[in-house]
Amino acid sequence: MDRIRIRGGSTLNGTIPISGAKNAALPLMIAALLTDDTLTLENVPHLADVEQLIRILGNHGVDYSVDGKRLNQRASGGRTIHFTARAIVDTTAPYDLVSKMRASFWVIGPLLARMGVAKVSLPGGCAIGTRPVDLFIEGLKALGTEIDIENGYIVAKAKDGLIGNRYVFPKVSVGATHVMMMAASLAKGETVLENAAREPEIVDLAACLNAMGARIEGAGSSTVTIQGVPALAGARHRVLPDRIETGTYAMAVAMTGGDVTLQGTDGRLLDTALRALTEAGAEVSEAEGGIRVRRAPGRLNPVNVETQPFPGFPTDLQAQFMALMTRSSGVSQITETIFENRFMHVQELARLGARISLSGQMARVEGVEKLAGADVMATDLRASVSLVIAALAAEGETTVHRVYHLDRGFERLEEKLTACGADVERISG
Ligand SMILES: CC(=O)N[C@H]1[C@@H](OP(=O)(O)OP(=O)(O)OC[C@H]2O[C@@H](n3ccc(=O)[nH]c3=O)[C@H](O)[C@@H]2O)O[C@H](CO)[C@@H](O)[C@@H]1O
Ligand SMILES: C=C(OP(=O)(O)O)C(=O)O
Repeated sequence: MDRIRIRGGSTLNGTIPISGAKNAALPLMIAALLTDDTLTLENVPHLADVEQLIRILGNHGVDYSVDGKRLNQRASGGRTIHFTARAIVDTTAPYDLVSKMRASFWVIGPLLARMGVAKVSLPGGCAIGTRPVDLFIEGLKALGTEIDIENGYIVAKAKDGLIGNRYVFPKVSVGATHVMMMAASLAKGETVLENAAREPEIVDLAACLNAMGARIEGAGSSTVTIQGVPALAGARHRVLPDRIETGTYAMAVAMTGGDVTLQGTDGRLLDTALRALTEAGAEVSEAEGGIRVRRAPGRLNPVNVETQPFPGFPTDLQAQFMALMTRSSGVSQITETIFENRFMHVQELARLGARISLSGQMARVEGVEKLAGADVMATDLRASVSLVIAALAAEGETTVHRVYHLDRGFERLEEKLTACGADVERISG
């Protein structure tokens, strides 16, 4: 199993290219199931989750090519991939594929919309909470689907096709909003989704679906209206920049001090997080084609944050911000409101010398003078990168174990950090 070894103490200086967003690429790839034509996606990141989804889509009959080549080569970021689902050969998404990644469950929407039937294993994904699928079930039922749960599978049938309806999400869900938009695009009549998620990845999916011939309005607001169409066509779409990767590297610079330009991203995708960073003492400014983050060495200001659906502070940056606050000059409070078990990084940060106490969904982080290197274990995707951020500022050497979590969502992390002066190396095996 690969590990990452980090010798802390260097500042970060230079340029980091930001990849296409994992959380946009995954639903966009799934949208390829909605048409027998080719969907071409540009700026697709090279990540374990993307490769896994390619396998899952292949099981349903989706063929792909990467700029004319197959995928089994070490490709760098920004790939263009063509996906074609000429025919759906299997409407079952089996346990062994779906259990590895939460987003793969989302194939339920397109399979049902195109084929009138889908059998999808209950999903897996990061162990950050119970992560039920009740909103998907209720939402798809509202579109006329019959749903049974059999032996760990959701069996969904809409024999006469999906029928548009009004559905009010009782809770904001990114995944359920993606699925309902995809399903409703091929339903008969109008669907109105209320209390929809407003994340930039929702807007990106809606733009791609519209380019394929869908009629979606309001994506990015809490009311999304979809006029169903009989069929969708192919399209070409560029995956939006990864706002979580952007925020992660911005926090790494704030942690170590230095001056880094994050290239190919857009600060408007993560306003709230960048505001928190500025409050903490980093200087964030627009740069040609990206953003620039600077910080003079020294302690950070303590800042309280609470995770919220977009446009609030993203839960996917909570662990990284906590790592940053371990070096503040006071006490900060970090409240997690989205997932009930997303504090697995706390005990690992403690191995590096962090002082954090938990009370329910709130972490109290008392900044310390110094962190010291240690062996630590990645427990989930964003938790693992929070350990990297802490290790960059720790004295001595840190080894992060189980970095397969990291590979799900960070493309060429060692390379990007090393290019800016960090001492980071991957140890294979
Ligand atoms: C691949 C991807 O894009 N993953 C992101 C997506 O996950 P994901 O789409 O799984 O997250 P959701 O927005 O659905 O989850 C938000 C909350 O709603 C709950 N819920 C969700 C569905 C449901 O049927 N019932 C229910 O109770 C969840 O348990 C959670 O407490 O949004 C999360 C919240 O921004 C991010 O942390 C993930 O990185
Ligand atoms: C939690 C995440 O991913 P997933 O929803 O795929 O588990 C994430 O991207 O931080």
